[in-house]
Amino acid sequence: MTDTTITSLHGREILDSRGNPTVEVEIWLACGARARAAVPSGASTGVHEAHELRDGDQSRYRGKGVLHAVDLVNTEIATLLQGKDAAEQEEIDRGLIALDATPTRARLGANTILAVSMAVARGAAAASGLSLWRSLENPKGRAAMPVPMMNILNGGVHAAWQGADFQEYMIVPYGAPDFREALRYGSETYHALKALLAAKGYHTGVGDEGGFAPAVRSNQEPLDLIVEAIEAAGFRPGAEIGLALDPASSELYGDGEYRLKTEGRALSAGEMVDYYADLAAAYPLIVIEDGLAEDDWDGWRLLTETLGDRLELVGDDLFVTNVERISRGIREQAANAVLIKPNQVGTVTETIAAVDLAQANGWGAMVSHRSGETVDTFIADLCVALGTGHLKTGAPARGERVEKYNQLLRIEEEAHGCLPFAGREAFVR
Ligand SMILES: O=C(O)[C@@H](CO)OP(=O)(O)O
Ligand SMILES: [Mg+2]
Repeated sequence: MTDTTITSLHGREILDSRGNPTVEVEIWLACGARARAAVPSGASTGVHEAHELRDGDQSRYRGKGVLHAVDLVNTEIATLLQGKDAAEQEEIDRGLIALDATPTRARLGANTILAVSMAVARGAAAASGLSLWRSLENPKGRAAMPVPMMNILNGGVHAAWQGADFQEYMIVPYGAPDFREALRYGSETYHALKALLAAKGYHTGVGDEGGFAPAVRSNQEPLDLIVEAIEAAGFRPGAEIGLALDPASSELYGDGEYRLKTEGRALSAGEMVDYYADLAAAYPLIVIEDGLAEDDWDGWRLLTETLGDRLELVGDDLFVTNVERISRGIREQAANAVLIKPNQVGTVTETIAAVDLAQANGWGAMVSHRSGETVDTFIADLCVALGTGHLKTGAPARGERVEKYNQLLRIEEEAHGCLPFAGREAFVR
């Protein structure tokens, strides 16, 4: 038997893709296995997310930033985990949650806990000689290659509010025969979009997630540009490549209305639903994430009633990967899919529980990166293992985004054609 006892743990501060400090953790096991994990951080964070220990934090934990997180790993958490079995992920995660002892992970920080939890999962995989996705699959038999949701045009806070109010315009190559081809469809469309923007006199600088950030004049214009780019790249909009939106509308919301600065108007929830219905009628839209704000439950119910039979409606800020909020959403039929971000909740075990809950209720589960990323590829293995069918991890450009897609290429190769490609069926309708 391989000895998976944890012998030591080491935390360090590294930089994320925005140049901000973040947490990395390294782990050593008695059998000699060694593993490492690093955590990302969002910019359009939901108010209900678990608490992170970040630099510049304004809360009562102010001043307790990433160096404090690192210190916690190297002292309290190392003491807790030394001698524990890395193969017992749930027990370890329970121990971390108990050590934190706050409802929002405010004392240890969800980022601190997640880096440790992910390092433990990787350590256990390394000890068993299995790839991470196989080790996480823990023979449930649901593994599948995801459809990549590539964010090729950035707006909102990810583009310093210089263009579209909507934060993310994604292409979804669900008509490809496999993941490798899906990635090719996406990257060829990305290059076609760059050429098209340049030809129209737009600048081709990129936002936080690698998508272009042109100073468009409406939130609809990017959809026209992308459809044109898909055709210019030789693909069929709708048949081979669909579209997805993340307006990140909590960022647009205030005093009961949604402010579309680019269009110079403010809409009620009902008017936003009508706007989305018009877009869904005019474009091959398949997914809308965070179409309404994080506490606009009435708006969400109306959105789901109106478009839930045609589109996947994904709650990100609404659910924050939290099983209690997801359960409410299921009860109230407020959406039909959940965005899954491990750092919104803090441990691998809780992340898997959120996916299980969504899947058990026939809901979609869409694993996602954060806008501030590292080259860590944990989420690529996670979405394959859980068979979530789709992964959103930015543009097919910029190292920290591409590395996740490249990891999926490696997984597809390793599986020798044994993993089904999720395709269009992955999208709940
Ligand atoms: O809103 C989102 O879905 C994410 C990731 O794309 O952005 P952030 O990490 O800034 O919250
Ligand atoms: Mg979002």
